Amino acid sequence: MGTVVDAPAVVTEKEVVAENMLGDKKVTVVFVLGGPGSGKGTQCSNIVEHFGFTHLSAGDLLRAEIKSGSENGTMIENMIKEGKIVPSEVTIKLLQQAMIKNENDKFLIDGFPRNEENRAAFENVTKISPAFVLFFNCSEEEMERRLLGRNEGRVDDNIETIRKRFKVFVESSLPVIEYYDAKDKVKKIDAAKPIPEVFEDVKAIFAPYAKVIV
Ligand SMILES: Nc1ncnc2c1ncn2[C@@H]1O[C@H](COP(=O)(O)OP(=O)(O)O)[C@@H](O)[C@H]1O
Ligand SMILES: Nc1ccn([C@@H]2O[C@H](COP(=O)(O)OP(=O)(O)O)[C@@H](O)[C@H]2O)c(=O)n1
Ligand SMILES: [Mg+2]
Repeated sequence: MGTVVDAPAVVTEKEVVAENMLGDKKVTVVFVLGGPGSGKGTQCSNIVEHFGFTHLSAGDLLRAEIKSGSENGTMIENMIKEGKIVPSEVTIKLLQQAMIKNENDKFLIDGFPRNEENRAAFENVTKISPAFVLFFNCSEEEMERRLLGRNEGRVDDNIETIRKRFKVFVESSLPVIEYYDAKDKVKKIDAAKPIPEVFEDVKAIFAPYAKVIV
């Protein structure tokens, strides 16, 4: 009888996926969450200007995908009209492509993850965890007023779809915020205040990421 020798534990390079690596760059990701109309897009523009992040809005990427005539276009359009959340493989692919294409290593991911499926799939596929989660807290009454006045010609900014989006936010998106809160990763902002005042609070959070001016 021959001797049984344990096979050496071989770990191939493929099996080692380092955290927060995107190809050969290490990325910083901040998730920007909050109800529809809480001011995510508005504040992201300010953060880009002052702190050198790249803004990736999941909703904007999905709307661009519809416009591009992609095979998923009709499905995405129907989901958006109904205020439903598009399957994560579609959204994650768009986010990943956008991050790879961009030379920056600091990203604001706005409006994602919007449900547990989004969150778990992003973690599994990309191995990226957020540095923190910025949460814009605002009453439905105020968000409704803002959405009805947004005037961007969006198919989902009508009262019927807005009500559906609020329901999805409470049922599916708030649990994601609670998940990160339990990990002490949520930075909650009072988003009901005027835009400049909200940005003062945002600035305090992003101060460690200030661009170094030489
Ligand atoms: N703090 C604020 N006070 C009043 N109106 C705001 C505020 N922040 C954003 N808005 C307006 O509300 C609407 C929704 O803002 P937006 O940034 O698109 O929100 P979100 O991306 O969270 O849906 C826009 O018309 C925007 O100009
Ligand atoms: N992670 C995401 C983000 C948006 N969406 C869809 O896109 C719609 C608009 O998202 P958005 O982030 O642009 O909306 P706002 O919160 O900015 O008003 C959502 O209501 C969903 O139908 C999605 O399916 N999955
Ligand atoms: Mg938005």
